[in-house]
Parts: sequence; structure tokens; C-alpha cells
Amino acid sequence: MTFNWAYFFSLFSMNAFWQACVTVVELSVLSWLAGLVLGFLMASARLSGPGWLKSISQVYIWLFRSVPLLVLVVFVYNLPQLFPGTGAILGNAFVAGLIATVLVETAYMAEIHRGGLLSVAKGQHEAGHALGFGYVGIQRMVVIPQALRIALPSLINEFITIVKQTSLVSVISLPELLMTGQRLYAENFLVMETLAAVAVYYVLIVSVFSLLFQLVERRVNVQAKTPQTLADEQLAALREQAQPLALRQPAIQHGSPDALLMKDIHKAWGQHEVLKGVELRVAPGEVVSVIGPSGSGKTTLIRTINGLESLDKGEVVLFGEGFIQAGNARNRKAEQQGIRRIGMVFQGFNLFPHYTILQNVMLAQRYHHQPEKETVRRAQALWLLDKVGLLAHVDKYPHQLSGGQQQRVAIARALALSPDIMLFDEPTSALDPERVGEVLKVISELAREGMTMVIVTHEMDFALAISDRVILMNQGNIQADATPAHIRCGEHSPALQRIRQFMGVNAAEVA
Ligand SMILES: Nc1ncnc2c1ncn2[C@@H]1O[C@H](COP(=O)(O)OP(=O)(O)OP(=O)(O)O)[C@@H](O)[C@H]1O
Repeated sequence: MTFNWAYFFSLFSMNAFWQACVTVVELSVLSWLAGLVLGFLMASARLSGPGWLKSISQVYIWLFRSVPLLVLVVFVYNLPQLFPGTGAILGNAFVAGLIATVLVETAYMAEIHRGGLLSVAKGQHEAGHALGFGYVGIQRMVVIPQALRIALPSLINEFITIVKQTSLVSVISLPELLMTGQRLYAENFLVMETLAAVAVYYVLIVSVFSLLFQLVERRVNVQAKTPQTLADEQLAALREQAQPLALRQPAIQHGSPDALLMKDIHKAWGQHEVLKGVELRVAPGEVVSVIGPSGSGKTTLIRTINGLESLDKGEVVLFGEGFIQAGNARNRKAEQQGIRRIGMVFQGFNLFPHYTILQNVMLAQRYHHQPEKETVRRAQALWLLDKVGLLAHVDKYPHQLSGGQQQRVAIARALALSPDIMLFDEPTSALDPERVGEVLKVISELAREGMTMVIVTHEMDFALAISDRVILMNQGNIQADATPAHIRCGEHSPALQRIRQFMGVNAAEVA
């Protein structure tokens, strides 16, 4: 038996096959797009929906991943036998095939999306929260773009699987590629030649889409983007476009309310009481450093200030206005307004990796439309980047910067909404020793400019140099609260002794 090459090649000019290709592409693209969207909703419901929705999505995924597509296709196509009213829709083999494929793909893609969503670090959500973004804003600007990038290779793979699975729909006589071939070889018995041509058509479709997806992947892959440091002339030109952002100067008048007042703050993780009734006042323009042994509750305390941790008891008051109260139903609007007055810098930077550093700085301004004009937002962001010494790196992505540079971008980002208070949670702990100085310099400059700041730090010299007050925490309580002058002076009290001991202030320095 010989392979009939002439017949094989003739199949590529046959209209019926090209028509079948269109059917395969339409069915695949529609199933993939619908599965992509519905799968995302299903994954979101499973991860963060209310309990009943989680259960529904879990059952759905379990069920439709278990049922073979072939069975589902036949089942959906024959549903009109049970429900005659559905005949008008499901009697169409394309529609029945599409519905069955979407039902299965939604379940598969939900799991792919779930993997993507879970891979977005918690710090990314927290950075969005600290910039005053609502749930939808965090999802739209921070989580979904990253989750989709992570899931993209698997989602593309799923598309290829769908293309090949469309052959199963031939079982309900949809004239896709396999069905078209079957009809031909049933008449002429040239099975090998016909199936070889069918295979070539599939390879062709998959190849075209693989190329398209490669372009998409290349476009969204930030790791592959390598914008360079600006040359001096470019930098000078860009500096011309920068416009100062009026950073808030605290109005320090007699009788003006505290910038921050924390009343009887309690927080427990299970049985472990981490904060045991902390009371803290920070006056406008004051710099307060929080020090203490590991596990004493410093980070937990600072995270309760902007609602990153909920309170079990107590209240946070900003400039005399109630901001966060324990137990009350959360007033999200008031909370978000308060959060916008607070900038936060994290130990792990938490920059958004899919945006350039300029976009990182501008993101909060864009979200809050503050200021209104995009040109002004850009000009102010440029000024902030210049202020932290990074204007030359404006188009780079976070992965192209050193840790110290990333932390300085994080400071610029936190300043973009012109906050009244800045919170720093161990801003230099994740840095190489030689990078610590550049970050501390930026913070010191802010202190000189009168910014109200609460800084959790292990840098004792730095705390003594820039703080108005140093607070020692131990086992969830404030053990000592003293000015650097008091710490250095000869006065003796158990609290001062403890703080000196912890800070390693040499007894000889103390008169
Ligand atoms: N999400 C959490 N779940 C359970 N326990 C937690 C959680 N976060 C913090 N803790 C516990 O709370 C205690 C205080 O932690 P916290 O991070 O506030 O300490 P810290 O003083 O900042 O320590 P360090 O200087 O090491 O960062 C620790 O015992 C820690 O294990």
C-alpha cells in the first residue's frame, strides 16, 4: 500500500477543511475566553468569597474536573430530550459543544487562576492597602496583573489543549476537522492520507496561536525589559519637568491635637497576647522610634496604626478624629480616608514588580485622582524620585534596582499622597550593611523637614540621632519612653536604665 501524496496535498485546497479550521478556532477561542473569565471568578470565589460561595465553587471544580468532556458533550447535546425547551439552543452542535467545553474549562482554569492568585505575595496586598486602595483597586491594579502573568504559561497551555479537544465534539456531528476527515475517508478509504492532513491542520492552528501567545508573553514579561540608567543630559532634561510636591508641614500650635493617639491597644494571636494595652501619643512633627527585643510586638503595633492588623480592643485617633476602633463595624470609607493620611514603608519594600518605578510612585495618585491632572502627577512623581536620588532610574523596574534603591523608591511612593504621618517598619533590616546608610539619610532628611514619623528600628545610633522620643517595647508593653537627651543624661530611673542597656549606651557616656 502506498501513500497517495497527490491526494494528501489536494486536501489543503479543500474548502470544507478550511471551514472546519474556522470552526475549531472559533470554538477554541470562545471556550478559552469564557473559561478564562468564569474560571477567574470561580477562583476568586473559592479564595475570598463567603463560606457558601466557597463551597459552591469547590463542588463545581470537583464535579467538572471529574466528568470527561466527551460524556459532557453528549449529555449537553441530548438535554433537550429531558428539557424540550432547550432544544432551540442545544440542538445546535456548535452551541452544545461550546457549553460543554466552557463548563469543563471553567473548572480547570479556576485552578490555574487560583495558583496565580496565591502566588501574589501578601506584602503586595498590604502595600495596596497602605496606599488607601479598596479591595477592587488592589485586585485590579496589583493582584490580577501579577496573577495573570504568573498563570499565563499554564493558560496558554490550556488553549492548546482546548484546540485538540475540539475533535471530541465530532461525536455530536459538528463538522470540525476530525469529522470532516472522517466523512471523507468513509467514502474513499484513504484513512492515512486524510488523518495526516487533519493532523497538519491542527499543527498549523496550534503553531499560529503559539506564535501569537509568544508575542503576548514577551510583551508582558517585565524581566525581559531592561531600561537603562539615564545619561546626564537626559537626566537634566527630566529634572526640568519635575514639580515639587508640597509635603505637609505639621501645624504645631498650642493645644493642637496629637497627630497620633493610640488608646489601650490590645492584640492577640490566639492565646498569645502580643499587645497588652499600649498607650502612645505622637505630636505633630515628632519623630518616635520604637525599639525592643525580637517578638516584643513592635511590628504588630505599627501595623495596627493603619489597619493592617485589626484591634481586639482600643482605638486609634488621628489628629483628634476617630480613625480605627476595635469591635465596631468597620467604616471602610472613613478608614480609607485616614489611611491616605498615613504613608507606610515596609521592611521588604513591597514595590509592585510589574510597574516601573515611576509608575510605582504615581499609582496612588492615579487611583485617588490626587492631583487631578496626569501631567502634574507625573511631574510630582519625578520630583519625589529626584528627592530620593533615583531620577536617573525612572523607567527601570524594581528587579533592576538594589535593595537600598528599592527602599528609597518605596519611601517616594509612600510620600506621593503627601501624608501627615510616615510609618517605617524596620526599613533597613532587609538591606546589605553598605546600603543602610543611603536609606537612613533619606529618612533623616524627612525628619529635618518636620515630617511626623513612627519608626520601628534596630539601628540604635540612628534612633538616638533623629528621634524626639525613643520607645522601648517589651512583651507587648511600652517599658520606657524617653528623649535621646534623657537617655544620654545622668538621670537614673529603672526605665532609663533598661533603655540604655538595650541600646548599648555606654555607661561612661552617661554623666
Ligand atoms: N500573623 C501572625 N500570626 C500569629 N502570630 C503572629 C503574627 N504576627 C506576629 N505574631 C507574633 O506576635 C509576636 C510579635 O511579633 P512582632 O512581629 O510584632 O514582633 P517584633 O517586635 O516586631 O519582632 P522583630 O523585631 O523580630 O520583628 C511574635 O511572637 C510573633 O510570632
